[in-house]
Amino acid sequence: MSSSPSRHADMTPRHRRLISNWLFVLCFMLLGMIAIGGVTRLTGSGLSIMDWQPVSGIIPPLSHAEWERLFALYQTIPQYHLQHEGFGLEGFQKIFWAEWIHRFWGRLMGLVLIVPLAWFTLRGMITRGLALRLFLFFILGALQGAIGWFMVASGFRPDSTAVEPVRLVLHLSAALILYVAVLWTAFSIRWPDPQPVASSANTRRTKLLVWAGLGLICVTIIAGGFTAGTHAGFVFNTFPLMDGHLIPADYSNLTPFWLNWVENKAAIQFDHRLLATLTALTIGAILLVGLRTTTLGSRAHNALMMLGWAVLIQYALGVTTLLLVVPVWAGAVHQTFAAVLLGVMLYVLHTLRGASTR
Ligand code: HEM
Repeated sequence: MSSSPSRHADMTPRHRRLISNWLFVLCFMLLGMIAIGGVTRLTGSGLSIMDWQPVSGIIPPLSHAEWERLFALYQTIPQYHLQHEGFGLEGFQKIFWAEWIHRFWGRLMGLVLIVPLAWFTLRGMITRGLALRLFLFFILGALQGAIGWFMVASGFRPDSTAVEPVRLVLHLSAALILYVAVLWTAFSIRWPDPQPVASSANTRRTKLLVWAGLGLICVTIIAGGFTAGTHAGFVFNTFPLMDGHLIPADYSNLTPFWLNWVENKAAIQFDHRLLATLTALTIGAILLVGLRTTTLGSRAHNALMMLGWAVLIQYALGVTTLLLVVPVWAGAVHQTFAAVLLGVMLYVLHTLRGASTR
């Protein structure tokens, strides 16, 4: 993320537009994947396909006998008895399709990445370095599938009805790392030359605050992952107080103390609220300083305005999800919009590449 002109500057403008558009399409597909993942999780569908066949798994069951076989397999895990007992083959088919679409979408993204990549490389439209970087993204995508399976497998244990929260957070974080990498590459191809910004105390302050805001968004997302993974959104459904207190009374029930951050629902939800509030305040500070700094230019100012709206929307979505006790639509939109907010923050950082922090 340096401020020197990017190596993409020597591609023709037409190729830069074409290739960055293709990468933006991939980012939209990643957002779609995050939304489908949210629906899969919130409808309790994630454990319905009990094997991992990266290639042949694309073919869904084609006969009644095959459906019966898969349903019988599903009835052997505790989640069936505790969450879906007696929902019949029709009920099973519903949760199966949610998980199947999630996995299908992943395979489709792999194709949307690798086929054009091969074409652009063979036609000499991209540099060797970029081709290698994009191929690395393909490998990371495949790895994300494997991490997904590693997560799902933790839900089949005899005493569990859901996946391990830590693995859920790992799966979400890996998806977002890939999203950040593709998005940053797309931005750098579309706008290869950083706009030079005269150094001043305010430009330095803005950029430092943007880095702090980015860090806070990441930590808030991780805390959101634990909130979702431990079902902590289904308790303390009031805002801003939790059971009548600003800080919940049983925040530090567990020992050692750090265990509360990953296992105690009261602490997990409180941490997520607190971090979200700190994120929103930091973004408020970014706007206060950044919008007054005229040297940043209009593109950066527009990006800052987008950032302000994005954090407002995400905060409101979080409170809505909580107050309505996590309906599927709200949980999925809140989860997806976190990635939108992260993307806007990245865009802000990209518009400020020409500003120094020293
Ligand atoms: C900067 C603001 C915020 C960000 C970036 C953010 C991010 C996230 C993410 C990424 C998740 C889902 C993780 C996953 O599915 O694995 C999540 C879940 C959740 N968030 Fe937030 N959040 C924010 C603000 C809030 C606020 C202000 C509240 C409420 C006071 C809130 C309440 C929740 C709840 C209840 C869940 C669990 C929903 C579920 O089970 O699906 N969030 N958050």
